[in-house]
Amino acid sequence: MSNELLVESLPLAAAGGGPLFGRVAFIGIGLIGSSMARALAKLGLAREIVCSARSQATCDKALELGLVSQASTDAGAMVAGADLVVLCSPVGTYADLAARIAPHCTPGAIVTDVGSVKQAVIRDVAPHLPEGVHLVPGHPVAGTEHSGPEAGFAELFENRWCILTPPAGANEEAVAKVADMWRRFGSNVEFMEASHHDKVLAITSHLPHLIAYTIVGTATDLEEDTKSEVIKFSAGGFRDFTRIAASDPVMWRDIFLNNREAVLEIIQRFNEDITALQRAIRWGEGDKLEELFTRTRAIRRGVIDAKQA
Ligand SMILES: NC(=O)c1ccc[n+]([C@@H]2O[C@H](COP(=O)([O-])OP(=O)(O)OC[C@H]3O[C@@H](n4cnc5c(N)ncnc54)[C@H](O)[C@@H]3O)[C@@H](O)[C@H]2O)c1
Ligand SMILES: O=C(O)C(=O)C[C@]1(C(=O)O)C=C[C@@H](O)C=C1
Repeated sequence: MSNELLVESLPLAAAGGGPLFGRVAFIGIGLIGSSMARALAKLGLAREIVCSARSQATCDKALELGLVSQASTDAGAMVAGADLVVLCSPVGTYADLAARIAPHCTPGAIVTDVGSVKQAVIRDVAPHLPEGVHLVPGHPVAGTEHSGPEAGFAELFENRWCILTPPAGANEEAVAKVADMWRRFGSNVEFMEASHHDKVLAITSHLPHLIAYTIVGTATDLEEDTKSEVIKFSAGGFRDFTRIAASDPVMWRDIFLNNREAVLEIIQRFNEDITALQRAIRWGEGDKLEELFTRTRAIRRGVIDAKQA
């Protein structure tokens, strides 16, 4: 299947240089893949953008939106001839996809990804790739609670972090090219060891999602009359949790199953801290509560200052 829409609308040269890539193949084209496709097209960074998705309906949608010039459920056919392959599906699909695309990858091609965990990506993808195909794992720390190709937008990555976790001995040119792409999307690029990434994200992203899923789950398990009051009066804090708890269930299932150790460690610490708070409330230890809330308020101010700096 093909579509000339996007190809014709691609600028001939990127600002400050020509396209970074020839053919870019997205495997999975939901919120993140479609945002990247839009950013590549907007900035003229690719000569050709194609995609593969699990269902024909998603392929058709990507063509209809003008995100790609070709789309197929056959991932191997889409990566053939690509100099950049971007895995943009839930991380639990990576091992199978890597096995399927590996025989079709062009020598010298770069395979990157956007998965929210990084050790599992290296574990699941690297063993399948032939010599001379370069793996550069990445994670844009940017997103929304929405899914699918319609949900993406080119500006999603502006002023956000993108963490790259190249394994030891990764091809330097490939790493520099992927970093360049993210910088051109407006992201701040940071390099990390995959294991460190997984520990940091367990606290900054995975635990908050787990807490949101739990709170909203607890509310939905309340008796019917209380539940309707919760929905009716939900404002402020609870409302913010419902946004996060509306995130894609399959994506988050895969994140927790693939960052098991770091998440379990952080849940353990969280449980200890919540037990200490429970105790302080039971024994009326207001000074303990106030001391903690004063410290956390300072953290929030630090986060805002860091964002504005
Ligand atoms: N949503 C976020 O906030 C966010 C942020 C950063 C990174 N990520 C990571 O990005 C990846 C994609 O997330 P998203 O939010 O774009 O998801 P999404 O649900 O919007 O899109 C997922 C895409 O993957 C495709 N897909 C699913 N299973 C597949 C399979 N077996 N083979 C081929 N394609 C398949 C779907 O058809 C869809 O096109 C995930 O690994 C996630 O961890 C998500
Ligand atoms: O803003 C949101 O909706 C998000 O949850 C985005 C968020 C995050 O936790 O910050 C979620 C998962 C990703 O891996 C990266 C970003």
